[in-house]
Amino acid sequence: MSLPKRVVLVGPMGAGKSTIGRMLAKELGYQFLDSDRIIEERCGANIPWIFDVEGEDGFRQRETAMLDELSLKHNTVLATGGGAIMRPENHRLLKQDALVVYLKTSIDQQVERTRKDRNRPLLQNDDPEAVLRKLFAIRDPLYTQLADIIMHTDRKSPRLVVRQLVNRMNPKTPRHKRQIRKEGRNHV
Ligand SMILES: Nc1ncnc2c1ncn2[C@@H]1O[C@H](COP(=O)(O)OP(=O)(O)OP(=O)(O)O)[C@@H](O)[C@H]1O
Ligand SMILES: O=C(O)C1=C[C@@H](O)[C@@H](O)[C@H](O)C1
Ligand SMILES: [Mg+2]
Repeated sequence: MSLPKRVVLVGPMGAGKSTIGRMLAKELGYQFLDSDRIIEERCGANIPWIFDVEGEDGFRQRETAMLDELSLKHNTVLATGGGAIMRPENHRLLKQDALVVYLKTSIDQQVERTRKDRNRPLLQNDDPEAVLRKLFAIRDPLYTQLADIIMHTDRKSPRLVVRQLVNRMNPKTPRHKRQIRKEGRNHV
């Protein structure tokens, strides 16, 4: 099986899209793109500031424009924001030429992994767990519907998730042969 032109990671806050995306890109020899970070760079402001000044709707407009631009970039691994699946018009942009991977993660793990981070405006309130639970109820069916692969991440290190993903993309190739392919010798 040949590699997909793009790998697009979807899933809730704390699923590990950014962490795993960076490692997976390295493993595949692809460019890593993180839509949240690129939006921040372009805007010259962080996500909490964008939410404060432009509201969530302003952020979602920027996000759709970013997903449109990034949908054209091949040989990339894209870490999306947790809410990228919320606008129906984004679905085509996420799926274009892509293998879509849903990093499925329990609420407990989402809470644990986002606990100390202040960069997620939707969770800056008294009961982030209740918010994550509510978002999961709405979003889990959308992530599931879009996904080509559903990868569970609980009780797995990021390294193990990456290894399992690479195996799912190319199940018959032993690791040492994948390494040779990565190095450019395709006659294994
Ligand atoms: N499989 C894992 N096991 C343990 N910790 C993890 C795992 N994946 C990610 N983490 C940790 O969880 C935290 C959140 O991960 P990350 O920022 O990659 O999530 P995200 O899906 O990109 O979230 P967001 O949607 O908010 O951008 C990080 O501190 C990361 O190190
Ligand atoms: O789940 C969400 O709606 C969000 C997740 C983050 O990745 C950011 O895109 C932003 O904080 C909103
Ligand atoms: Mg992220």
